[in-house]
Amino acid sequence: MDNRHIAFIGAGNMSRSIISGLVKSGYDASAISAINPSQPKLDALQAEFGINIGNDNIEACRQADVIVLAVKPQLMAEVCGPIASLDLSNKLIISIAAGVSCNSLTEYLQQPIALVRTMPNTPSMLGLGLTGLYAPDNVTSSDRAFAGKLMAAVGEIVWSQQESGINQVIACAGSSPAYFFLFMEAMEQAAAGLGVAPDDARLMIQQAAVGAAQMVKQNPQLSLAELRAQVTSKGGTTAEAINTFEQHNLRSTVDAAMNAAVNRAEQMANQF
Ligand SMILES: NC(=O)C1=CN([C@@H]2O[C@H](COP(=O)(O)OP(=O)(O)OC[C@H]3O[C@@H](n4cnc5c(N)ncnc54)[C@H](O)[C@@H]3O)[C@@H](O)[C@H]2O)C=CC1
Ligand SMILES: O=C(O)[C@@H]1CCC=N1
Repeated sequence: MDNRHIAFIGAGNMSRSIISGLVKSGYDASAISAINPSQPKLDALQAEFGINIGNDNIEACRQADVIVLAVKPQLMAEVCGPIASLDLSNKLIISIAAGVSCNSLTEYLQQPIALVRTMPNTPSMLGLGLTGLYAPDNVTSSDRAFAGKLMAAVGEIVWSQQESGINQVIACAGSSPAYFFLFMEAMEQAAAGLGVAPDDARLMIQQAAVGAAQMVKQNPQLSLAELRAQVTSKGGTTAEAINTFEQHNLRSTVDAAMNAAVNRAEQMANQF
């Protein structure tokens, strides 16, 4: 990948995840800048990854070839306002924000832009991310290729043909690490109720989760239902646990939760 200079506008959780993955994958740290109003996160990023840091969005954007917009959706209009004064015609803009449409971003930046909307997730920090990407028709194949390679440096990528695909990625991958954390939290609480020592509970739950995820990854020929069946002895303990989940409507709860994520993304797109 050509080491274009990338400015991350907003140095929060998600920028940290992507920067960490990028540097670990060999991207030149001197070609990465992170910009944030407050200093502590910047200092930590510089100490850990050797990247450039700063507080001046405009100057960073002026110098960058690629601008990654990584602030909260509700701040996007305010952050883009001053950046709109720059000539962005030779720059690639990548947004990672949920619920801010290409139309809104183009309006905020007040000029035709080469824009790729992406939806990464926090496991990017380990190189285990999943990023959905969408680019309107005006984006060149070289900019598409760069955005794809950039996000592929921190995990798997999936291109959407339509912008609405980004909201599906939010439900399935952007937000979903939190679903798994919630499930593990619930298991941790139940384990405490069973009298398991906290450290033992964490170790057991963590290993089961990592092991289960690896089994999914390494057995693409097996459906998830088949993998589940391999654990579930007839008349045994797992069957009782699984029946309890089914009786308590786990599937419809998951369905409602993923639809709620998409609905919220659609609401945000009307708001921001
Ligand atoms: N956290 C996640 O798992 C994911 C987040 N996203 C998206 O990433 C974006 C950022 O989310 P997080 O990193 O979680 O939020 P965060 O709150 O951790 O980071 C945002 C950063 O922007 C900084 N900031 C605020 N005002 C600024 C300004 N005027 N100029 C420059 N920086 C400014 C904040 O100080 C903060 O460090 C959001 O739009 C979110 O929708 C997308 C995928 C996953
Ligand atoms: O919760 C959010 O809105 C962001 C988008 C996906 C993950 N975090």
